[in-house]
Amino acid sequence: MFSKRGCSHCTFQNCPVRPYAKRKPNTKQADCIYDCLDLWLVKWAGLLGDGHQLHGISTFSFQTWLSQARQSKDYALPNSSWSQGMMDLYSRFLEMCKDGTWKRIPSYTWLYRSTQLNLKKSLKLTSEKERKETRLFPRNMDTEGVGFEYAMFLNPSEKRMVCLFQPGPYLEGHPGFAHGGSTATIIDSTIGGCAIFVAGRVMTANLSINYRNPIPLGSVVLVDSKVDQVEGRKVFLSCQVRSIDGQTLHAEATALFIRLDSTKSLQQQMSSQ
Ligand SMILES: CCCCCCCCCCCC(=O)SCCNC(=O)CCNC(=O)[C@H](O)C(C)(C)COP(=O)(O)OP(=O)(O)OC[C@H]1O[C@@H](n2cnc3c(N)ncnc32)[C@H](O)[C@@H]1OP(=O)(O)O
Repeated sequence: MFSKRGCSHCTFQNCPVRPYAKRKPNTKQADCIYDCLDLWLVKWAGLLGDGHQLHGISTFSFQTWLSQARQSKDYALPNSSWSQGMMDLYSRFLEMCKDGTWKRIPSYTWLYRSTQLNLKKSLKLTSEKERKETRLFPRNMDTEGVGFEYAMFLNPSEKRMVCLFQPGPYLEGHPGFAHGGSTATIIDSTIGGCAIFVAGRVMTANLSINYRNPIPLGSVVLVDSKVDQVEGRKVFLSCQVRSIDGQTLHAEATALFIRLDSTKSLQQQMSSQ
């Protein structure tokens, strides 16, 4: 479908945008692909409808390719929008991954890809076609830095999930501060991720948040969640959102998740692998 020579800058074998590729110094391969795609989209995709041909590449095929590329991109890797504070915290947790205590959780536009749970047999999953048209809510913006920039780390033995969160300008509520709904989203996602890894497929039944101090846009906060108790299908969790230095408590929350099926938890799966 696309040139097999690939992009000379990012070396991606099927990159359709080689002529427009401009690699920033030290840019990782995945970032370079998306820089290329942005350029390409701005230049052409907005001008052409489905089925038009461009240098022999139909935009329909391109959109399919783009959709697949987005689904396979790990959005929880550092990008140029991450502040030094975010990078430092990320490096600190990566360091703690070395002895296996913590695990970095990749992040895709489809939830169950991030969990790497083998749920296909037990779940009535959406079809590939439907999935191309849906996206995990906190991963709904492609432009780096404008929305939810986050990376999660799991500590299986402590049943704890932390999320490094840097809210961008499109999450504004009161001027200069993150909207409370975006804070609720990142809390729900972190707590939810924790519950999924411990208990399998769950849904939020209750989420109670106390907002203590507003979160400045562009700042970095640590969302720290843990499972407190599991009673049958009920998973009780709690969470705190703090500044990196730990001095400011931005929010605290408690939540109840209900397990939807008897799927083995990822923790069990991981230990049996
Ligand atoms: C890693 C990747 C990173 C990325 C991670 C990203 C993670 C994304 C996470 C997103 C999570 C969401 O947004 S989820 C979307 C928001 N949530 C929803 O839409 C859920 C809507 N609600 C429901 O579908 C349902 O009510 C359920 C599934 C929650 C429960 O229904 P059910 O399965 O029929 O269970 P049901 O019999 O009603 O209840 C079971 C038991 O729980 C109790 N129970 C049920 N609801 C409640 C409640 N709100 N408060 C107290 N208790 C409750 C019942 O009394 C009962 O207790 P007893 O009698 O047994 O004692």
